[in-house]
Amino acid sequence: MESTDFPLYTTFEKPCLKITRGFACIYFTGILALVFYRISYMPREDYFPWIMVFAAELGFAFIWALEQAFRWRPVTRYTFPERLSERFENDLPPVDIFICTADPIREPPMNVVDTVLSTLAHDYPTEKLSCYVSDDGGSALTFYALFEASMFAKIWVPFCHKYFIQQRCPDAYFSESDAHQNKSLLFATEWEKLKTMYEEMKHRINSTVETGIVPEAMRNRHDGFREWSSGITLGDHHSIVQILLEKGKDGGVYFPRLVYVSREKRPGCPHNFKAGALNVLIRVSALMSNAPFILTLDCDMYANNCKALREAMCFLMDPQTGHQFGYVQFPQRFHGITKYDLYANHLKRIFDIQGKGIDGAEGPIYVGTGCVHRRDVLCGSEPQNVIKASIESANLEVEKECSSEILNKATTLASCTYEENSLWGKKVGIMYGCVVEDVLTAFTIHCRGWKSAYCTPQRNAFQGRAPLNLNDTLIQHKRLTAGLFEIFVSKFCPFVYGIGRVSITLRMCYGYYCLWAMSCLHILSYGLVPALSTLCAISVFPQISSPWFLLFGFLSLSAYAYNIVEFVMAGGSVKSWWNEHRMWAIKGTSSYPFALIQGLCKLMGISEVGFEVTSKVLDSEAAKRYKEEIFEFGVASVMFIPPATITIINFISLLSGMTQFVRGGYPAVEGMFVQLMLSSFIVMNGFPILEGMFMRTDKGRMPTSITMFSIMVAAVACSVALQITLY
Ligand SMILES: O=c1ccn([C@@H]2O[C@H](COP(=O)(O)OP(=O)(O)O[C@H]3O[C@H](CO)[C@@H](O)[C@H](O)[C@H]3O)[C@@H](O)[C@H]2O)c(=O)[nH]1
Ligand SMILES: [Mn+2]
Repeated sequence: MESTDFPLYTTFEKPCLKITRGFACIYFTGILALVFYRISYMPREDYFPWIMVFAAELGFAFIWALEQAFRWRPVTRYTFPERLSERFENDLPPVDIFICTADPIREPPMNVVDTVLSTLAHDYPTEKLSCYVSDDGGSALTFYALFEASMFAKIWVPFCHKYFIQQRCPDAYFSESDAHQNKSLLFATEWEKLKTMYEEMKHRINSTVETGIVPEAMRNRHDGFREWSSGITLGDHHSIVQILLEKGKDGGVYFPRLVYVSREKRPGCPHNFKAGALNVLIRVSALMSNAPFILTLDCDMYANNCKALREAMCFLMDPQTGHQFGYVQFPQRFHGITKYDLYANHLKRIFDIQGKGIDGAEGPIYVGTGCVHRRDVLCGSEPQNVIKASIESANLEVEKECSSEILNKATTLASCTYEENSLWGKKVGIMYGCVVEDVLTAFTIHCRGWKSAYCTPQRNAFQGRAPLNLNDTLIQHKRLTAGLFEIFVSKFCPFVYGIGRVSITLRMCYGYYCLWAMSCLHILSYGLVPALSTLCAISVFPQISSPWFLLFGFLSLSAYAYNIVEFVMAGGSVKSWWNEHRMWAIKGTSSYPFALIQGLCKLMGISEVGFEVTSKVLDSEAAKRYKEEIFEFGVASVMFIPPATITIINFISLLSGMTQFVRGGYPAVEGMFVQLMLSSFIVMNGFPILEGMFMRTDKGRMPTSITMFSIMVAAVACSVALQITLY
């Protein structure tokens, strides 16, 4: 093999596949035995709870079966960036970077600035980078912050290149305590100067955001501020495209281009949330730089590894197989999360376990951020037949300076009528009609025959912020789940769409996620029915003395053991698994059912599913509790009611079990043993909820209204159950 033909990456299958597949077979036999038991031992009387529990078990079994798709062939990939440099250093392709922001309050402009700077300073030929920021908030504050960033970039970018800085997000870099130690005097002086400049800029931006008004003196420094002279409101404004940093050569250094885009918004004109924003950027960038590759980032995700783009190119430019990859996805990584990850926001299962599993099929799902696409792929092309975007101007000369004529054209491309009667959002660009535009887009890309690659460099490529309290986490997952449900009930439902075009494994993986909303049915049923049955002295599980008891023991314990081992092998701890499990239960009884209701409402045309932007800020007391890993309830959110109610009901059923034991001795509870175990487990796992309701006094405790309401619902549920059995 010529050295130029060496692959730029390799793929390893996870070892022990025989063991995991063998276990799956045994477990499957166990499930069949359970079905046999449930059917043949169905009671004559009081069979309703039995059927409910059976149905729930079938639900769990189905999800389990889908989950095997992730376990079938997990792979890990390694890249060779040195080979890439050797072969392609001078031919690295241009990349357009898209950054989305939507709200200067929930998404502080300073975060956007850090994200932008971290990418402008990327270790990649500077003249090949262009960065486009989409501001759906249409905010002068964000524009101002970016204007500051553009000036700071002129010093920051050369500094990073000159000293080969690894951490190119200034905020993260300057908080590294040892960055300037043991370095030359020259470096130390420059470092000091830059740090001061950065702190001053940060102070200016934050105080401007606080007052909400950009100072007159600043507004005179860039023509772009004039766009805001005619009173702009969030949902009603013209399109704004402004160039903040021109790609020119400045004192021997090239700068990447930085462009601010705020698309037109008009009342009554659907803007399709983030998908709409990205499609505008696809068009505007086609006009200005038209790079063949596009990196999408959220404003809360900075580049943590300055070689991330090179890592991605190792797949996309691989001489043998590169042409088949439509995109390269990096796992979403988060910083600032507490040690045991109280709210399971690392999404470890998704990104460290399932991500590798799906990579063994056609490849990972696009998750909206930290992903490098081929432009052609986003423009609807197929691997065999790469078509150009349907933008008349795409063939404009690329390197030319952005004249006012180009800017004018760009504002037209960002207008809200541009997409009327076009294929945008249907065949071209990011797909519309679903709040998880990313998953839907990924699925259609896979179905067009593209593969994708999962790139997991040692040093996290991109790092972002996760929600910092329970309510935000639940709302975020509600949106995600509702979006996935939208896919499930659309024509792109993975159980019916793409047959013959993608592997069954891949469709199972997508199907697994799309069923999150539905899975609340069996989670709720398992959380409620056995507990209520205990209360009514009805047994829905075998007695300890029965051999069938062993079957239940095997099915539950081995599934848990498998889960824990998988989690720990992916680098988690047992305690964070326990937290993850709790969050699974809470989401399953809160985010999922609410998402299901929302999804059904949309189906019936009652209401739309909205994109609620998650907040990335926290007050100081709450921040303290967060650090101590104490659950944050605080707000009176309906999201808390179902998990709180279920925990209370299980607690009551435990008490009732104990009373029955005291009154009737062991025989009275013999048939209830599994139910009591299950209830104890639910109460143990949900203990922070009970604590929040009955034992805490701080501001983060469960609001009294929610506690009262949950107690009421629990009381009603218990008495209804008792009434039914009495008659
Ligand atoms: O109308 C909108 C709404 C949102 N956004 C941007 O979308 C991004 C994601 O929003 P965020 O509130 O941070 O949601 P997350 O729950 O963090 O988003 C996850 O889920 C989304 C939907 O699947 C993906 O698009 C994201 O990349 C992924 O991080 C942010 O940069 C927003 O600025 C817009 O540009 N316009
Ligand atoms: Mn986010």
